[in-house]
Amino acid sequence: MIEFDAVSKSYPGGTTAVSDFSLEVPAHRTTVFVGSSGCGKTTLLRMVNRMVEPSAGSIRIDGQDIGSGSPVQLRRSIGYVMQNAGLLPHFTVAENIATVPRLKGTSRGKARHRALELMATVGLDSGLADRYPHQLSGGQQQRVGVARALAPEPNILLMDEPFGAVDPIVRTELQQELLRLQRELGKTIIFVTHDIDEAFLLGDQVVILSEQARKLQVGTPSQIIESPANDFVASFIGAERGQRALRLKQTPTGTVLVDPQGRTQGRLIDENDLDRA
Ligand SMILES: Nc1ncnc2c1ncn2[C@@H]1O[C@H](COP(=O)(O)OP(=O)(O)OP(=O)(O)O)[C@@H](O)[C@H]1O
Repeated sequence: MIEFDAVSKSYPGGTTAVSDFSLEVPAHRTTVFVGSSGCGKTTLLRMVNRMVEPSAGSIRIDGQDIGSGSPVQLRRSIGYVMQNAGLLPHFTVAENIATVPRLKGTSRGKARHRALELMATVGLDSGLADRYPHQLSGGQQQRVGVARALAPEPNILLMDEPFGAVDPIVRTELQQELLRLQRELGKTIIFVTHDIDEAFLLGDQVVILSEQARKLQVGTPSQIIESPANDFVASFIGAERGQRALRLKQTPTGTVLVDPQGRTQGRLIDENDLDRA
């Protein structure tokens, strides 16, 4: 579990990015921070691996204050995936993935072997191992970014808008891959996005933030959709404009649910029927 305890961050120059933020992030689940640009999401994320130091408050991982150890050690034990993948341009795919294991002293052969395994894990053909990042598509680069983050076998994965720069089809593919990976690996993930649909798709726990990382609502997607905390949240999640409203439509074979665009989304069945099925 990761605990934020009354954490604040003011940058030199006077911007308060985060003000008095507390939260419990459960282990082996995906927590999504969602909010508009500048609300402090990235700052929150980077404080977990000490790329940013808090001005006040503390962060604990499994009960241990992260401020007491070495930041380099901490950073190498936490996976970090950023937008645009952040790959080293003069390193091949396999070398990029093996960066942290190599820094930790793993032999070249072993690190390459592990890199190839990880490529399979994230759905990359091993034939791409010796390519350079510019020879890959945006989606492939993001997969390499995820494989690199997984290489040191971290318990924690921090993901900062990792699918923000790819087209919608690839984005959907990557989201589904992440859901699959998470079912297999059960990491403690903090995922940052400004896209509420992405948050609801990926998050076990969703944290809706406003400026200075003020928490507007924390809950499961179902809890938030069923009872938005206030009008702002209702508007942010699109409830107000009826975007999430489904209506019933009778068909010759039973009742179906139809979205505002007229697309059938599912069939309405009795819970008793479900039990019998
Ligand atoms: N290194 C920095 N120095 C000064 N101000 C900063 C720095 N990094 C971020 N800020 C400011 O802190 C606030 C929060 O920024 P942050 O990047 O955490 O927000 P965000 O929610 O991740 O935004 P985005 O979605 O646009 O990436 C913003 O006002 C930003 O300008």
